[in-house]
Amino acid sequence: MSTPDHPELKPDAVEAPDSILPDAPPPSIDESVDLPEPEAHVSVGEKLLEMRNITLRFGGVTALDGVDFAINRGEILGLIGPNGAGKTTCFNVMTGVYQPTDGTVWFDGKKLGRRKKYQITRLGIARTFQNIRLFPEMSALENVMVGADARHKTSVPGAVFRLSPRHFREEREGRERAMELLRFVGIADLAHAAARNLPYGYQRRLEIARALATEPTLLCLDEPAAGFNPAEKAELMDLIRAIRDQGYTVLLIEHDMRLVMGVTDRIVVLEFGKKIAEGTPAEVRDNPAVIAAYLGVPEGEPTDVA
Ligand SMILES: Nc1ncnc2c1ncn2[C@@H]1O[C@H](COP(=O)(O)OP(=O)(O)OP(=O)(O)O)[C@@H](O)[C@H]1O
Repeated sequence: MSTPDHPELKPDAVEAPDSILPDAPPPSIDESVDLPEPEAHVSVGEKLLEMRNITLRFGGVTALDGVDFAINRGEILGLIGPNGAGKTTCFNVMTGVYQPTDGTVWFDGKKLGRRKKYQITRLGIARTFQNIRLFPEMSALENVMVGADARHKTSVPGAVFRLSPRHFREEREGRERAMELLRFVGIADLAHAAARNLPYGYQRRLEIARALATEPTLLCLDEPAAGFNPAEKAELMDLIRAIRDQGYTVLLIEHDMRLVMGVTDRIVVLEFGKKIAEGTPAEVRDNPAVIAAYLGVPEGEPTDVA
């Protein structure tokens, strides 16, 4: 099966949120499922990931400009800001898609340096994408198994003895773990349907299950509520909390303020590539710089209201 080091097997963006299974029941999470305990050197409450003075330029565009913030182990951190503020670029720097022009990212006590995407996955950072990226022809279960493969390196003897009893046992265990994840996110009843045929909300949850299959310490969710109605957003909040309650640390990019304010412990706000605020949801909501960034400042008014 594929791994992130096989570029020919990159997942496709699943385009239209249409479905041939419109009558699937609304997903309902199963909190009785015990996920593997995330591993990390730092303790709960300590800095798990730290962006230190990160600058990233694309030609003349400064996408990130001296950004500093930390994500503490065990928290749900929101990353918000108007369109083009640099949120997705932060994810891309944390996951090895881009190298910063300046600054350093630390994760679990190590510099990320020039590690490749699959090495960062193995360190314990997983993400979902703004535009869903699944293997559309594979079943939901197989998509999750691909996630697990991305974490577990196949050794040379393992590859040679692919048909050994051990291989079959590992395959069966991987399948069982993948089913557990589908149960956890509430979509196990469609485990064998092709990803492209799943209802849109199921596809979003499948992406989360696949990211969890890499056994991350830090899970980064990029606009997971995009296209959701209020009921689906409420269910998503329950899922995010359940993920945190299993010991995972969550970084959430989301435009829906009600969701962000309702589910996060702290929020970092970016505007034009700079951090303009950081604090609890209540602190951020009342911060004049944040209000100005979102509502626009009337002409002639001072903009340095932070
Ligand atoms: N590969 C790239 N090449 C050139 N410019 C880029 C690239 N990626 C991002 N940018 C620019 O960097 C800035 C930050 O973009 P980014 O996608 O991180 O913003 P965002 O806060 O995630 O926005 P949105 O909420 O609209 O998704 C934008 O000006 C964007 O046009």
